[in-house]
Amino acid sequence: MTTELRVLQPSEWNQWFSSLELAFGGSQEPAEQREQYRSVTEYERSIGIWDGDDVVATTGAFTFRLAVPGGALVPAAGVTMVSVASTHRRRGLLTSMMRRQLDDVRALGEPIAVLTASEPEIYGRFGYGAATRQMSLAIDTDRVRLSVPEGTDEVRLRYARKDEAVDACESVYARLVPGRPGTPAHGPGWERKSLIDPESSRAGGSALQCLLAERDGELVGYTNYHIKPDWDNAGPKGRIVVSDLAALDPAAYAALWRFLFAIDLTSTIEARNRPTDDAVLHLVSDVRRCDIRQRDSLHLRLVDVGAALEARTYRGPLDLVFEVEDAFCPWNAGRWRLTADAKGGASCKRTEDAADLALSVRELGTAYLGGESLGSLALAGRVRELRAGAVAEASSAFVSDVAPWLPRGF
Ligand SMILES: CC(=O)SCCNC(=O)CCNC(=O)[C@H](O)C(C)(C)COP(=O)(O)OP(=O)(O)OC[C@H]1O[C@@H](n2cnc3c(N)ncnc32)[C@H](O)[C@@H]1OP(=O)(O)O
Repeated sequence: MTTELRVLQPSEWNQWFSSLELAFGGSQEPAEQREQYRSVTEYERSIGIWDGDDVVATTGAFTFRLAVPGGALVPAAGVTMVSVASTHRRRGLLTSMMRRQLDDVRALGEPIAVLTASEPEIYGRFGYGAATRQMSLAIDTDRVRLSVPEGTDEVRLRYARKDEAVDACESVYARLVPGRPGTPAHGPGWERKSLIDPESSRAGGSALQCLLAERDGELVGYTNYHIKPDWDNAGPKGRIVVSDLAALDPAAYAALWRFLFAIDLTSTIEARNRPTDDAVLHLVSDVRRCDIRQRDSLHLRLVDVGAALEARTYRGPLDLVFEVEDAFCPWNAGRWRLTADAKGGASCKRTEDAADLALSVRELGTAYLGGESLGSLALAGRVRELRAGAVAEASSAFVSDVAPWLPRGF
């Protein structure tokens, strides 16, 4: 088999994207979604593999800045659109694209790369670790009550047209980015994505409904949701499917949930992607009737261990030497001394000193955003303690106060 790996040309986008769709089963993305993907494609960062005239593999990267513990926005490659044609699988094509892509990311000086995986097993071998989780809820609103904080009544709610909602949602999102590790700050073209609402994706639900929360005329939150009506002999049992909900303060947040709880003819609120520390868990009267589930979400790779570990803050002082194993990106392998001062500012430099902990770059990626504990990875045998007490020191220093979360897929 002779294949050619090269960068995508704009004139080839349709063929390239159709090949991706085929690798995912052959269903076509709705036109509006396809157009949005085309508009955000960064051609110089998009790769294809050709076998003759056929595109047989694809991938690309978006230029993001990712929020990390402490609030810094770190340059990050948002890896996307990974596919290999069924005719060409398990011959190393993905591996060759990952090789090229990580070399490119390094050359661009981006310390981290992130992705959401179609299957969690694929990317560990390339050094990605599952760094954030998402929580899904299905709240039985016939049985569960909501308590709201003071000030909730002062929040005004109103429906918005989609074009007005686009800017409003984006402005709230942008203000929340630094406070939530795992959230990408992205450039123009992304604001429309979460409001794209093709009929084919509604599964019998309404068009997307957009609601804004305001206080004294200032925007303080929003939610976007579909309603799926349903009836049985006993009466209505519609579902509200929340696609997005965010607010700038607790009262606005509670006001949005209270609105959803009170929508007539419905008995369930379903939210598929919420942070694991979502405040709504403390507003409801009965968490057992919320059908809480969790799964992996953002997978993260440290492309430059030193720069990535220096970019975030830590809880309290720290002085530890890590022995890092990284077979796929050997420039990271070896010993690193990570020191942090009482305010959390950090330095991470090469050292020849004896190591306190040994782990692979994948485990560092898993723990990097502070949502997964190094202590728990050590209990699984995936972090080795070489000096007594080192796991506990590292584990508590890496934890983030806020659960890392990817609010919107890419
Ligand atoms: C960020 C994103 O876009 S996620 C989307 C990923 N894409 C998809 O899921 C679409 C459908 N699947 C595919 O297109 C392909 O099967 C891919 C991209 C997942 C894998 O491509 P391939 O070219 O077959 O991978 P490649 O041959 O380089 O495999 C490398 C290794 O990964 C393993 N591997 C590949 N795919 C999988 C998988 N789905 N599950 C588990 N292991 C896998 C291979 O067995 C191989 O292991 P080895 O090194 O021990 O032999």
